Amino acid sequence: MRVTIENLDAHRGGRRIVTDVSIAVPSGTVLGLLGPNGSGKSTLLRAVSGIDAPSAGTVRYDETPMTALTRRQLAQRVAVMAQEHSEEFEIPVLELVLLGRIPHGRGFGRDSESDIALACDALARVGAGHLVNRSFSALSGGERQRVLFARALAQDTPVLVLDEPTNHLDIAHQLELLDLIRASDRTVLIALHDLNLAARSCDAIGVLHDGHLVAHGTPEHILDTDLIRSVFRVESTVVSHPDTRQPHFLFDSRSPQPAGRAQVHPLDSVQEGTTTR
Ligand SMILES: Nc1ncnc2c1ncn2[C@@H]1O[C@H](COP(=O)(O)OP(=O)(O)OP(=O)(O)O)[C@@H](O)[C@H]1O
Repeated sequence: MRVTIENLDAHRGGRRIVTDVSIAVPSGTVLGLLGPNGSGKSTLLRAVSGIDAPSAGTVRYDETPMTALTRRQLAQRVAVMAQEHSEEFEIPVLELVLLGRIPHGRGFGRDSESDIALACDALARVGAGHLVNRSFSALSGGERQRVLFARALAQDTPVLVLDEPTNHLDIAHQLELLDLIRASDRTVLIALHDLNLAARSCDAIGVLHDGHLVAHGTPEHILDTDLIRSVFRVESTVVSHPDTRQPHFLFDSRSPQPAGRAQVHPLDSVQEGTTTR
């Protein structure tokens, strides 16, 4: 399913946070959103997934505007893994993952055997099968992230919106989660902070700076030392991975350059179905 964002503005706390963002995510591709703290990544993802209504602009799932979908129809299209979550309550892991099946259910009846099998399969895929009978509130940060990702997978939607899903994960679990995302064949919008993981795992990168989309394209095309300096104010050296040729950044120091919004790359588009890996 293709996700198209057109001229989107989003406000939070009475302030415009995201300004005039247009970006298309072709079906089955992974768009990584990068940007400094406070640049608007979460705000954009919340607007795209319908958690907060955009203040201007349109989001389409294939040809259908988000505004034409009921909550249930939207939840059948997009599963969200938010950055902050309030699931501190004592709920067994299996029940939490089964919440992902609600958009597909007929009401508040008993969970079907196939729903339970799907939930268990999702937990197994994220390496959390052994946690099935534990209480969510008693899990570590990384275990919680994996269970929440399992819930998103169990929702079985064509689109995943993931806000820093690798938080708290050790490097092996970060790679595992990103590889699962790649293998899922879904359309994915994912906010990440690790530029090297983003370059490795995303078909396209969108860079937000001060709420504006300042670069969009394949990692190889847009990620370079000028962009890193302009947007993140960090001096870096880029090397090419000896096997994959993907850009890999070595970070040197904070840049003395004063802050100012980058406008470093003309936006280019990523065609449906094309990947660079
Ligand atoms: N509920 C809110 N009320 C007021 N301002 C908010 C609210 N949520 C976010 N903001 C502000 O909006 C701006 C963008 O926040 P957002 O969380 O979208 O950034 P981000 O790029 O996801 O940041 P990070 O990398 O730190 O997670 C920040 O200045 C933040 O303080």
